[in-house]
Amino acid sequence: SGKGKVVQAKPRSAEVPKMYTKAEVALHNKRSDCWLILKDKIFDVTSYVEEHPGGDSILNNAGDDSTEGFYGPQHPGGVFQLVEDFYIGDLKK
Ligand code: HEM
Repeated sequence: SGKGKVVQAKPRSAEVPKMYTKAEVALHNKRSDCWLILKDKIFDVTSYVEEHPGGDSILNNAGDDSTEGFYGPQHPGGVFQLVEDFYIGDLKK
């Protein structure tokens, strides 16, 4: 009959983004621990700082919103794919 049947919810923990406040992101503002906010998503680019073809400019807004610079003309199209590797969560607003 289907009566009383338990509908198993799909586990969705992997799909739910971890949320970080701006204050939390701001703690990661240096070369050895660098998070960036790009369009309200959070990226831990620490391991990429030394690889960055644009040098230390990646640290200009470390621990803060780097959206404007990131979408500037200096970046080839491929970076928008590349940066996904560093995605760790979303900005809590
Ligand atoms: C995960 C990937 C990357 C991230 C998160 C990133 C981030 C940034 C940020 C935040 C800036 C500073 C923009 C500003 O404040 O005005 C910057 C500048 C720059 N980036 Fe990237 N970048 C990435 C990959 C790349 C790649 C692949 C290239 C080149 C092939 C590149 C070339 C540059 C150049 C030339 C600049 C300007 C340097 C300067 O003005 O001194 N970036 N990038």
